[in-house]
Amino acid sequence: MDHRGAAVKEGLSVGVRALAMGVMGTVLALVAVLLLRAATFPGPEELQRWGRPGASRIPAQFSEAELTAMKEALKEAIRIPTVAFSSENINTTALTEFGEHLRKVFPSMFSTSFIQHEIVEEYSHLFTIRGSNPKLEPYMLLSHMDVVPASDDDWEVPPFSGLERDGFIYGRGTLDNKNSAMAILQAMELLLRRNYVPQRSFYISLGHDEEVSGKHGAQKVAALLKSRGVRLSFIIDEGGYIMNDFLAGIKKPFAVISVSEKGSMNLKLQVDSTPGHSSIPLKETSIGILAAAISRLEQTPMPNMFGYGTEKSMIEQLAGQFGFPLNIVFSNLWIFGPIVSRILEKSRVSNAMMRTTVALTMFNAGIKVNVIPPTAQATVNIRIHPSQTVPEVLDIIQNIVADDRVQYHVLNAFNPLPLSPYDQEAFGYQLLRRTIRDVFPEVSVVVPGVCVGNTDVRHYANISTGLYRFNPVSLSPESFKSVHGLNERISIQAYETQVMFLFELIQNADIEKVPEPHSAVHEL
Ligand SMILES: CCCCCCCC/C=C\CCCCCCCC(=O)N[C@@H](CCCCN)C(=O)O
Ligand SMILES: [Zn+2]
Ligand SMILES: [Zn+2]
Repeated sequence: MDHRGAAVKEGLSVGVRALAMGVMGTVLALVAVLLLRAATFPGPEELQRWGRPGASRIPAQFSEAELTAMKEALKEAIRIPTVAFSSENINTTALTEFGEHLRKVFPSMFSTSFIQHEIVEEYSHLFTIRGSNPKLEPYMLLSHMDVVPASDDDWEVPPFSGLERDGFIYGRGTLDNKNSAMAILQAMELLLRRNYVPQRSFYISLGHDEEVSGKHGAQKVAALLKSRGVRLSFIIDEGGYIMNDFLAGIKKPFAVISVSEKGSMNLKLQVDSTPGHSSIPLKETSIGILAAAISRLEQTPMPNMFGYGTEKSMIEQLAGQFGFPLNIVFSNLWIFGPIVSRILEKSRVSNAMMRTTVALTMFNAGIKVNVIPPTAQATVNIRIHPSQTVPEVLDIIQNIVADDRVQYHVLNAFNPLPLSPYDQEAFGYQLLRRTIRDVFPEVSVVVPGVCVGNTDVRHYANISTGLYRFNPVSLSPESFKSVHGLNERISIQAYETQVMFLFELIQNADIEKVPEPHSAVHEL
């Protein structure tokens, strides 16, 4: 996926300024009425008790030796080139080496009596951590070990060097997603060394082919658990972050927990027409007909679905972070929704959150310069908004192309993932939210979002309804671009914080249900 965080900020900056001027008059007229509502924007959040009933909490304090060891373990993981080029071509030697590395740096994970380790489909790892209270429904921490390719060209340091420079560890996988694979195991390893025994059972699963499908890793692990009758309370995977400096008008970082992800369709379009000698061309060729068809697709945006997915909740919950008058505008979408959605269209990321997108990614035709080819083919990669389905989108596409000479072949497709709950009782969501508040006090608000890319957690939809995508990592637009891009890196401090987050989250999960809120005054 192409992450363009900077474009978000840039596009929204222009839009936000235009909006501020354009609606000022309307806003002032409404202000007297609306100020009353504005006064109810997020005030001090009520404190809630999370933790381990009947057991003392283990403080997230790590020695210098532990901090050094965790850093070196990540560097070594980055040096192992677990590249997935395609479903058929994954560096399996490196995956085996990665498994050996895990055994070396996390020995307690492989030797503790209440932890079972299994290898699934030769390279994926599944840890079952048996908690002391079987009444608590288990959960899962999920990540993947495979990475997308990276060539040495244009990187400041070789992508598989794991080099440390200016407080950062560089390399492919430092953000996507070896940081998570290592941090999850690291946090649990540190807890085990402090004699921690969980109350709630949980699973840790590391897939080996997320970047090419997850069909052999995550899908097989999910099938194995289903065959054992396992149901999971929630699962946490990659695909949401702490967004730093992403939206013009919001200075403080905010956290996005993706509660859904878009569907996907790879669609081949084909045109067959009469071949022949290029010296006596026909009026139209297969190439020309197909090029016109896919150009129409590119030029015709799919419908704007603002208000039918999570993006509306996201904006409403972010509203209080904007200054006046934008806070009024963004929290009154019942009147300003159409204008706001037009603004959001201006940036690539927020546009992708609001509508199905169509990207033209492959085009094949012709074999020789003086031969008119009989066939032209193009493949488009479509990401489907959570409120639409594969057949609906296919229908819209055929209407846009509107040419009977074009044939359609769906290469593969799946519908968007259902929305996972994010209400006050949603245990997984509230657990994340609470732990974010504890570990990232600078975060102003936690909001639900939709993941525009696909993640391994989608394969678990038949054993859990609580699928959450959140990496406890603070991303700037610049670092967002480095995922699948150049100079991917993580600061050592960010990695330590990620380990600390998981260390806290695992302990916070040892509670039966979302605690009753206590008033802030009472807690103080
Ligand atoms: C108003 C601005 C707020 C921005 C909020 C952004 C929230 C985060 C949303 C999306 C993050 C995208 C990163 C997700 C990781 C994607 C992983 C990936 O690349 N997956 C591949 C899987 C390919 C499988 C083979 N078909 C993909 O989607 O292509
Ligand atoms: Zn990933
Ligand atoms: Zn990726």
